[in-house]
Amino acid sequence: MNFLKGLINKQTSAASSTNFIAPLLANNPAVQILKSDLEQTPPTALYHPTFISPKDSQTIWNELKNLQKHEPFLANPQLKRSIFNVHSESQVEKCADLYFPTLFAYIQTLKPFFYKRKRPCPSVMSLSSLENSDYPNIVPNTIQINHYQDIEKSGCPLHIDSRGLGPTIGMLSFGNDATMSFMIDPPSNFTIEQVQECPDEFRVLLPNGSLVILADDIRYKYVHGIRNEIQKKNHPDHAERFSVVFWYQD
Ligand SMILES: O=C(O)CCC(=O)C(=O)O
Ligand SMILES: [Fe+2]
Repeated sequence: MNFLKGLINKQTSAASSTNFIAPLLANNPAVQILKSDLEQTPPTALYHPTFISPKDSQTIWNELKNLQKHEPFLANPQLKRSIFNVHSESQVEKCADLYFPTLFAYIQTLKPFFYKRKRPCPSVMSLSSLENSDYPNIVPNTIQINHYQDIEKSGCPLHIDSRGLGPTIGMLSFGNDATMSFMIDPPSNFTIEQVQECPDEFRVLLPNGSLVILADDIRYKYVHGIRNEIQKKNHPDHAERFSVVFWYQD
């Protein structure tokens, strides 16, 4: 199976790790840099399949389940997905204190990858240069929590996150594995069948505790989504998943 096509497996040697990734990620051999097909641009995505330990992932799962008990998730019955949004710095802090301190502690460690839209630097930067530059270091102030009741039946249509959400997207996954599809933004007159047969699609497995960060080209020129027809249950009895998506909005 042509799984993980399009990924460069950047096993982090001591020499490359400090240049490429945040110190938190530096010594973990599982770190991979997602490579776009745009050969002329530096990698603008980071993929870490084991970013959060199974123990902390379980703690965060419990935090999210508790959040779901107390706050309204907006249901989308067609997609069998429900969504909870947190829209400002003060709400993020409030929710983090009340419901998800462990989750937020992880999100805070990723601030080197978030920055304001008006930055005095080139429009395309690799995540490594972002991480090492003086411009970033902003804690995400917008969080969306997606709950998929059954990953084989629930989906997230292929899309590009709205530009207003800022240049970096962080995504954490909990529970059942999901497979995220990426493809160059297809022309608007493409039918869904044509889109689904797109030869340039590449897929990334998002297991429990995994992290993906998208910026610049892969964030703006590729669509991404969770196509329910290619998802697999991990366990016979349930196939539930949460994804936590976060941005910094000016
Ligand atoms: O569930 C996911 O992993 C992706 C969700 C997503 O792309 C979004 O909410 O914008
Ligand atoms: Fe998205």
